[in-house]
Amino acid sequence: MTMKTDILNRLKYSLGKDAEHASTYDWRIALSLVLRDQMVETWFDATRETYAASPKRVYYLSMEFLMGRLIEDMIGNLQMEEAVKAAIDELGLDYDAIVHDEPDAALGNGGLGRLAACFMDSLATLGIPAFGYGIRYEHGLFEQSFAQGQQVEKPETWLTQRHAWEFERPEAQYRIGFGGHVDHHEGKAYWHPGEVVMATAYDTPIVGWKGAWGNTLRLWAAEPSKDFDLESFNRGDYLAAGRSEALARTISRVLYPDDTTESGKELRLKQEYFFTAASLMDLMRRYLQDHDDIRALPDYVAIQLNDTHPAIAGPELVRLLVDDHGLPMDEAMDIARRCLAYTNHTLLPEALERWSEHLMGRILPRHLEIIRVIEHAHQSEYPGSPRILEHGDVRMGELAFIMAHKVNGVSALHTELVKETVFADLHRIHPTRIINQTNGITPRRWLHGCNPSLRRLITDEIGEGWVTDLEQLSTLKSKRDDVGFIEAFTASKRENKVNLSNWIGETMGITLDPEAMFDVQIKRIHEYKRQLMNLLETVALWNDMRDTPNADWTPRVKIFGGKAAPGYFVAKDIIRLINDVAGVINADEVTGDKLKIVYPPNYNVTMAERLIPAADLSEQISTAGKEASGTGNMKFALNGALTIGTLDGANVEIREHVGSENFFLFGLTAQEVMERRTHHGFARAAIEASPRLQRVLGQIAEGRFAPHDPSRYHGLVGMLYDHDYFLVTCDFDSYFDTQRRADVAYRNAKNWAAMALANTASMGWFSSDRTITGYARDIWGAESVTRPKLE
Ligand SMILES: CCc1ccc([C@H](C)CC(=O)N[C@@H]2O[C@H](CO)[C@@H](O)[C@H](O)[C@H]2O)cc1
Repeated sequence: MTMKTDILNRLKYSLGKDAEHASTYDWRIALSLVLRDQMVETWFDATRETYAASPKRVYYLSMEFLMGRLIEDMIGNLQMEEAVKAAIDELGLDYDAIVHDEPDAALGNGGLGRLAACFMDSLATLGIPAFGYGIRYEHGLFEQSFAQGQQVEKPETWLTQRHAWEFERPEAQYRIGFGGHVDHHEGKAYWHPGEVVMATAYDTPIVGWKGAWGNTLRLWAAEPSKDFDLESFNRGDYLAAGRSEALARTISRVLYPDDTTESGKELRLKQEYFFTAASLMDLMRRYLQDHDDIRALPDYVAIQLNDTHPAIAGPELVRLLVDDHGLPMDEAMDIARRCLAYTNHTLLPEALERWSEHLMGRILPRHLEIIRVIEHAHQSEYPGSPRILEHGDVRMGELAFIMAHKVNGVSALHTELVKETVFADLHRIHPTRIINQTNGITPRRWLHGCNPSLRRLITDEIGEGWVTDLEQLSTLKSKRDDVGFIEAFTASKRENKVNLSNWIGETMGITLDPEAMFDVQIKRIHEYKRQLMNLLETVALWNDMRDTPNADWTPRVKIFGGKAAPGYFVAKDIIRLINDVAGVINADEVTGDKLKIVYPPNYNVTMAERLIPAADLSEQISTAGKEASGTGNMKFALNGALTIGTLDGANVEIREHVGSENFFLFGLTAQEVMERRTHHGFARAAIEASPRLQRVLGQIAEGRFAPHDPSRYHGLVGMLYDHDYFLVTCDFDSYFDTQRRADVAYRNAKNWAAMALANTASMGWFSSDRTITGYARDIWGAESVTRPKLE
């Protein structure tokens, strides 16, 4: 049976459509179902092999999985691109339209969620038996649009259409309790929840490269525990009839859109407990299928907590071991600790979760009891050590740390800062517990998938081994003086820039010059990521261009992308300012095509796949010490963009790998940042010392970019003068000068291409395969069931 016939059969028998009446959506679903059929074989084989080998399994618990679109990933990993494109051609259809008809699975905010998705691809490609556990949100991250330059949020609706990749698992259903009270009889505790919801599993197969192995992403949906309230209905009280159902479904209704500030909302805590408890019950059931000694659990189960969001897993696992399996408390705590490990992704104080004891006691009374026991045990063993319970709060970072056998940071610099700041005291008590695992990205999506022209060039040159052994890219270093190769490399970038220019033209009606330097900053909008500093530099450049329009300027396109948390008003102000400045500069005849600002709304994984291959310059300009790692930085460098950045997060390691001569470094170091903050009035001093910055701030403050509302940005500018916590003022001049260095470098196309190639060729280490190999070796003690023993 050919691919074409398979698709037509699925169209007919699964969608009840014939080719004549089929929509793009129908064709896309039909194709997806055909691909899913292929995956199921691999998936079943892997599951069977796992049960046969009974190896250690990895369980990755995350509130977020930012998967994006899956169709091209499946086509790539199953090596079916040619066959699919041929069938689509034969059917006279548009491949690009079909694969882009799939909505992003936007079940995440940013870095943390996307990292989890990259990890799932690497776990499957490395053949490590693993489950990803999360929540099947009905609504993922909100859809962003702009109204008069201001961000507007609309509910995301990925599930209003058929989700082709998932399998509902009604047999995997668990009762999740909340509230109620705890009785104690003869030393045993009995929790009587006041409310119960059902957690139902939905499985998405995750197949690795070449379909060598398949793992499962199991997402939980909340459903009512009791049936429809017919009585109320018959009484005509329809709202009451639907109340318990609506309440239950609320738990998996929507992703919280905050990515740095903990909400402290009761529903968020219920979401965290809901998926964590369902996941632990599920993995425990699976374990007890093959094993009857609960004490051996740590030999077969490794649980990774993706930040503190699933940290309730510590007390929950102890509860299951003590209340359900009758183990003594201290033994239960020890077994739990040997299963659990915790990854910290941020140092921002406002992002460290703390739940009020009151709320915890009301929602999870038994868990609060157990947290007190954990606290008491740790205090008695280490008197004076940091407390979990403090000022009426339950500190989830301390709980996760104390209940984990390993804690890791996500870049070398971040891990050092974790040891020196947030967990300094606990580090002193447990000096070997904190280790580093620098983040990585999957080269399948972030090179093979999103950059076909570069993929082809590399594969033609060195074969396809790089896809699963990215360090092989380093052999390309020898090509820096190969004129032919450099030309092809440059042509690939240009092709991507032309494609992007066409897309921007079609979607935003803005014409871009592919010759210009494409300077891209795409990430969540946050003050520490300093999109504002990028914009101030842009206005300063604009001023200089207007002052001397006939000078030999390097044309530049500034591309911004990113969402602000709905309640983060400073970030929303920054978005508005970017759009207001874009409106003025893009209409300016004096600077014309020399400078353009583009801010496409609704930045997501699919847009990143469009923008990154077309970038010349990657903006990684966070205040040093604030960006735990960054992963966008890795994606840009892998796709041949040069980085302008600070010594922050993984920028430090990227610069070490690509060479300082191939990286535009600027700004204060993390140490210098801390030191500069001690200087009173450091911002005013910096502004006084920079006429260029003064001029720009003056223009913004007087309403140059909002003539109808001149005081619109008084707050934002005032904040820079008086509360420049992220030192935009102090790094501005060095940032501006470094941008001018980039201008000059870009004019030497041959040399720029050589530097870009050095980046691509040096990014092998930043594959998430290397990262996962590190977790498996240093934290989980897990092995691949298929591939040879991991090095
Ligand atoms: C409680 C609200 C909340 C939600 C999400 C988060 C995440 C930890 C924020 C996040 O995505 N952090 C990013 O994680 C990436 C993956 O490790 C890093 O590369 C980024 O530097 C870090 O900002 C914090 C607080």
